[in-house]
Order: sequence, then structure tokens, then C-alpha cells
Amino acid sequence: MSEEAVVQKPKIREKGRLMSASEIERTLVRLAHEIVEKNNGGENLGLVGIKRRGVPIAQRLAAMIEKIEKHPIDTGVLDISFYRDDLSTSGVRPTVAPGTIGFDVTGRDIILIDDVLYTGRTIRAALDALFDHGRPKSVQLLALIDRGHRELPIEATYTGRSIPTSSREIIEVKLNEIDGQEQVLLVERVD
Ligand SMILES: O=P(O)(O)OC[C@H]1O[C@H](OP(=O)(O)OP(=O)(O)O)[C@H](O)[C@@H]1O
Ligand SMILES: O=c1cc[nH]c(=O)[nH]1
Repeated sequence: MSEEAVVQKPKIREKGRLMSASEIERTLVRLAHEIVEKNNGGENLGLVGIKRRGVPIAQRLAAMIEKIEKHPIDTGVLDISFYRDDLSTSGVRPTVAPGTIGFDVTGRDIILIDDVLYTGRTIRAALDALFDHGRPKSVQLLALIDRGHRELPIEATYTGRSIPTSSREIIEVKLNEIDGQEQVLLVERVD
């Protein structure tokens, strides 16, 4: 057996579609209005998407908020792959590249944005990275899907859908900008 065969991805079975393209769109419209309401119009807001699928979600929300409030919204990117907990145990010491978010976060009301909130480890790492870049006035968290199973005391300020899951299940968010399709699927590992 080749080595590639040993490290195959787990087999998965599709269990159903949780959100269609129009449901994702409607949910993002609602979240954009919630953000505007909670932040009094959002003059001081900055949206930071976590790679990968948090980025197009942040860009879409910024466009919606700009349309509602008629002022520009700073939008940036956090690539947290080098900040993961599991890397630190292997001795890798993450370094922060200055300016990679795309705007100065100091003094701003930052909304961190990701597609799925699960254990919370990605968000913890993203918070570390964010504060390496500057000192925001406040940080709020938005997740399109909260699937539970938190391992850290982290909760979303804005949630698209809360979907209770088993640990064998996986939420797959598909977005046009990355996947060429638009839906949220529930799948299950079968091996
Ligand atoms: O709360 P957590 O347990 O950290 O899980 C949530 C993270 O997992 C997914 O990223 P993934 O590592 O699968 O990468 P991807 O976004 O590139 O698919 C998802 O996009 C979140 O960033
Ligand atoms: O189910 C999950 C868990 C983490 N990240 C995902 O994208 N889906």
C-alpha cells in the first residue's frame, strides 16, 4: 500500500443540506443589521475575516453594512494557520507579520468573522494574533454556524445558525468565492 493511501482523508457521508444559497444570503442580511444596531451605525467598526471562508463572509457583510449606513467599512484578513495550538506543541514559535490584517486595528471595534465555531481554538489563536497587531477598543465575534463542542470559554456575539452536532459530524460551509458553490452541508465520518 502506498504511503498516500495510509494518510487518506476520512470517508464522509452527506447527511443533509442545512442552508441553501438564499438562506445564507438572508442570514447575512440579518447579521449585517444586527451589527449596525449593536454598534450604533458602525462608524468605528473594522471587520476581520479568518481565512479561509471567514474572508468572503466579512467582505459580503462589509458591503451590506456600507449599503445600509452609506459609509466605508474597513475589512481585513487574519491567516491564523501558524498560530494553531497544535503547532506550538511541536516547537514552532509563531511570528506575526506586521500589517497583514490590512488596516490598523488600534482603537477600533473589531468583529472577528469565521464560518464555523467549534472548539474555539481558532478564535483563541486569532485573538492572540489580533492583539499582536494592535490594541482594539473592543472585539466581537461572528460565526455563520455555531456547532457547539467548545473547549474554551468563547462565545459568538452574532450567530447565523446554532446547529447541535455530534463529534462525528462535520459542518461544511461552501461559498462561491472559494468553492464555486453556495450551501451549508452536514456530513458524517463513516470510518
Ligand atoms: O473552533 P475550531 O475547533 O477552531 O474550528 C473552527 C475552524 O475550523 C475550520 O477551519 P479549518 O481548519 O477546517 O480550515 P478551512 O477554513 O480552511 O477549511 C473553520 O473554518 C474554523 O476556522
Ligand atoms: O465541523 C466543522 C468543525 C470545524 N470546522 C469546520 O469547518 N467544520
